[in-house]
Amino acid sequence: MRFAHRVETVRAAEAALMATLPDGTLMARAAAGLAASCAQLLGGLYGRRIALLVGSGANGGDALLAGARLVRRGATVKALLLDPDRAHPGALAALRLAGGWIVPATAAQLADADLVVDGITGIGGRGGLRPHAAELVRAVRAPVVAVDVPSGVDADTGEVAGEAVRAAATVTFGTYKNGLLIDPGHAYAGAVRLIDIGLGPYLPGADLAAPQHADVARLLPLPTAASDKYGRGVVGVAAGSERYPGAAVLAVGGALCGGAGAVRYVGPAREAVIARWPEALVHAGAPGDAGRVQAWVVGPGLGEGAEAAETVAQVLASDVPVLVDADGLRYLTPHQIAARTAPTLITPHAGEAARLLGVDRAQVEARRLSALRKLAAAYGVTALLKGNTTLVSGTPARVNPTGTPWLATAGSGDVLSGLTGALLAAGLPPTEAAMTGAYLHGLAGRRAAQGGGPTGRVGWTGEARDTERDEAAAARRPSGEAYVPGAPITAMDLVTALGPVWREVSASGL
Ligand SMILES: NC(=O)C1=CN([C@@H]2O[C@H](COP(=O)(O)OP(=O)(O)OC[C@H]3O[C@@H](n4cnc5c(N)ncnc54)[C@H](O)[C@@H]3O)[C@@H](O)[C@H]2O)[C@@H](O)CC1
Ligand SMILES: Nc1ncnc2c1ncn2[C@@H]1O[C@H](COP(=O)(O)OP(=O)(O)O)[C@@H](O)[C@H]1O
Ligand SMILES: [K+]
Repeated sequence: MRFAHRVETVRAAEAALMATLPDGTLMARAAAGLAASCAQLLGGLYGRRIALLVGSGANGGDALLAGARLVRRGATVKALLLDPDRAHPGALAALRLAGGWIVPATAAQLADADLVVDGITGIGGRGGLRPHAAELVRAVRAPVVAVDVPSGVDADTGEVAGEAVRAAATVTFGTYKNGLLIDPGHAYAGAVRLIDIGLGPYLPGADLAAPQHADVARLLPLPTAASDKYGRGVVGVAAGSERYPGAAVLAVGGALCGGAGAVRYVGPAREAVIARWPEALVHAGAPGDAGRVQAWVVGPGLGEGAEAAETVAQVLASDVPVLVDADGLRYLTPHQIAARTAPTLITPHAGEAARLLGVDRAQVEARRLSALRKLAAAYGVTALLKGNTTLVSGTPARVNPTGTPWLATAGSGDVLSGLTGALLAAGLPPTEAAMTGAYLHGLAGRRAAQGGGPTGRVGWTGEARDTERDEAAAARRPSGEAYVPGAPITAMDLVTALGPVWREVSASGL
């Protein structure tokens, strides 16, 4: 797992650690990690030109102190002070002593830089960039390394209110910050590198966690010699309609290729389902009399109307875990859920989440973690909020690091529903099933698209969406090599990719 903490937690841990150390130790550790990362990104320092954007807090201090190290290793470093009277005095003196330049904070000073270090604000930043900083940032042409957090990104929420720095990479200290892992902030951070400054023993449980291969491998339900199809999990799928038969085919496919022992399909798309998946068990009646299942998926392509509402009501009346998606979300009430004895998982995208919360879609997209928590609390469910960084409620909340924007294709969510339903049927608790489903779904997208996305980042910054494996692979690439953009995929490609992805992840846990 990659764990992230809130700013107030980081500050408390930092205070506790600092009380045990000589003054300046933490900033020196942070600056050493930052300087080493800049050197690696540039592939050498001698004769390279580095510009520092320096704000009035300790974030600017980190940049100045790293600058001093970079000068000593042969780089030409100039500092642009946004607030000259308040720049960190000790760090400023260190840069001067090493031979760095203090220059006027004008756009012209950035023209010849090979690398720009963003030390404007870190965890103390409030709101977007102020006008002078925004003007300088707009003039930057070189790759940017953000110190701790890209300036203008809210470290706790990932919200970007106004303009913010778009970094090729972010070097963060002590622990990840929520805003580096959640969109929109995540998209501004580039590849994120964590520098250990000794905060670990002082940090309590995380606020947010991003799973990695090994975490997901531990959760994958592998069959044993004693397994039969019922023991592995039977998924009920109540999906599709005359109008949207394809959603049923995709959800059943996601469940079958996502590890279900068997799938019972209920609904009007029986012919289409059987034509594509002869192994499915189809039922002509209502969900209530379909026979025993270990989990239900209800909603994809269900359509609107009294029949759809009745289907959702019958599924929710069952005593097994239920995943509600898409059209099923129209018929959900907190009252129905309160009467349930088994877990309920909902999987809205931002538009559906906005409707459930009675707010604008833009509000959900700006503050995704807060929307997720409100959904879970208001409906008494586990919530998965889809998007470029899919979130799952729990303690800690989870954020999915895999995926590609190519996943934004019709029917892709139906596959996720079936896949996650299979994991629920196998007995995974809802938070783990949702996190595992999103992780495998994202990897399937990448595999099918044969690339991560149209991001074109450089050097160890590699992919837009990093797992530890991605970062290790990107670090081995020569600096400047752009990331593979990939190609369009269909939802059925995702279904086909689930088997190979499952194999890759489970093998990594052996
Ligand atoms: N907390 C920790 O564990 C450590 C913190 N360190 C560094 O210290 C940083 C936090 O330092 P500070 O608390 O001094 O805070 P920051 O340096 O993040 O920012 C505070 C300053 O920025 C100004 N400011 C706030 N919003 C602004 C905006 N939108 N535009 C322009 N200026 C704005 C404030 O007036 C204040 O002077 C961290 O992000 C990190 O870089 C490291 O040195 C090492 C350890
Ligand atoms: N820009 C994006 N980048 C990465 N993943 C995305 C993006 N947009 C959508 N996705 C993913 O694609 C899937 C789309 O699901 P959904 O919105 O329900 O579509 P549909 O109803 O067409 O199946 C979700 O898993 C979501 O997380
Ligand atoms: K910064």
